[in-house]
Amino acid sequence: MDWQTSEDTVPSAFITEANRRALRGTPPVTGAWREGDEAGDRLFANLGPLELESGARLPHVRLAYETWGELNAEASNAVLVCHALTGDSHLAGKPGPGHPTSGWWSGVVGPGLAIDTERFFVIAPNMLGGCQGSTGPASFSPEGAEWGSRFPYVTIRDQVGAQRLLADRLGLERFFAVVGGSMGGMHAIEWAVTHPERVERLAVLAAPAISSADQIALNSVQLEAIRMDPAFRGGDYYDEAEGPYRGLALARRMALLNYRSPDELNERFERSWQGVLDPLGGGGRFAVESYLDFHGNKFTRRFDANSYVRLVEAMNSHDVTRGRGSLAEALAAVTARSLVLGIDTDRLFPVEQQQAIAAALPSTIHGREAVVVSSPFGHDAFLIENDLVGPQLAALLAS
Ligand SMILES: CC(=O)SCCNC(=O)CCNC(=O)[C@H](O)C(C)(C)COP(=O)(O)OP(=O)(O)OC[C@H]1O[C@@H](n2cnc3c(N)ncnc32)[C@H](O)[C@@H]1OP(=O)(O)O
Ligand SMILES: N[C@@H](CCO)C(=O)O
Repeated sequence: MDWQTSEDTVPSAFITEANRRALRGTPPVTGAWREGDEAGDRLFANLGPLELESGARLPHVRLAYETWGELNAEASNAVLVCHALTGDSHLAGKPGPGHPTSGWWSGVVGPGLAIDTERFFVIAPNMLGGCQGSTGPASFSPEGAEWGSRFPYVTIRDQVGAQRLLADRLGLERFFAVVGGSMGGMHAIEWAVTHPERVERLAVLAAPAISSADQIALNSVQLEAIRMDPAFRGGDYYDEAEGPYRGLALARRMALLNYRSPDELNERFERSWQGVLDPLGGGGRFAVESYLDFHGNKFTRRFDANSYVRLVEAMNSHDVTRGRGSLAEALAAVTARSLVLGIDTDRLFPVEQQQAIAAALPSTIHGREAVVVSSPFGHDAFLIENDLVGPQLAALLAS
């Protein structure tokens, strides 16, 4: 069974056995992974049970995480970085043989960079519900088979709850900063509201305080694309020869449209045609279609459909005001010095949402304003525009 492999390319050989086992998130009931076991540069912490907001209970939670730099004697230099929807714990490379040389934020995290690993102890966990080593739907339940459809609904607050268990386990009482972009920004702001005494500085990049109806609508069509794939089988496909690759790839294509800006797509691809005949004759496809196909298929080789569903549902759950009054009342709890950053072309989480956060926070380093970065790249600019995002983070960390 090879549920990670897309229908049309790349064989499964690139998925190492260690990675496959890590993706399954084997808890101690099977004894396959022990505390501190490593796969590549990842570490794993078995954190015991977690009560969820819904009232359900996960009998065992394991988080994969990675670290850079050294924790100082006072444990006062820890920076928590929370990844976005389809990210993972691998922020950056490490020096020396046998280590990967880069990660998804290696222009921002590293020696001498904005989040300077010569000064800070940086920690990045893979979120609860994910598929890059942390407990998620592809993990084994106590019955010894993948959770699949039985994996419970988790919220942003539940995911922060799991990260808190990890921080407790590692003796990280207080973070010098908690930083997150996109879905990671949802985690970061929840950290600062739920545990204000543990967050000295907060950076929320391209994220909202509340997932809006528009965002939930965009998410709902992606979820439906997965659920209507016959290979999804309600989420119980792990023992089948084929996984729901088509549905997952379609969801990713839809998502990518929210991540990039119309101007970028128009200028980059124009009406370019890839094929022997022109667009009126068929026999090929538009370059932009090829781009979406490429990213859709590539995604199925690294992500589990059930995780995608549960993580998107978690984003839908995001409402920092739930049970806390107005936005101003909810954010009044925050004591951290804060940076709120938006991107002018972000059509997923538009800058109005970051301005609303900044206006309601007691203390940002720019008064009650969000920093607005100008970029053609849309939402994904927080992953691409290191020269614009890095200095803002450096200023927060220097404050
Ligand atoms: C933490 C997180 O948020 S998740 C981790 C990072 N995110 C991801 O990996 C998600 C998927 N990728 C992305 O979102 C983007 O690639 C980013 C944000 C990481 C980087 O953006 P960019 O540098 O602008 O990359 P871009 O979107 O142009 O993709 C480049 C790829 O598209 C391919 N491509 C470009 N045009 C076409 C086309 N017409 N047809 C087919 N493929 C194409 C390129 O060959 C390249 O392939 P490669 O990935 O094998 O090198
Ligand atoms: N490219 C990012 C966008 C979501 O923030 C991801 O895939 O996670």
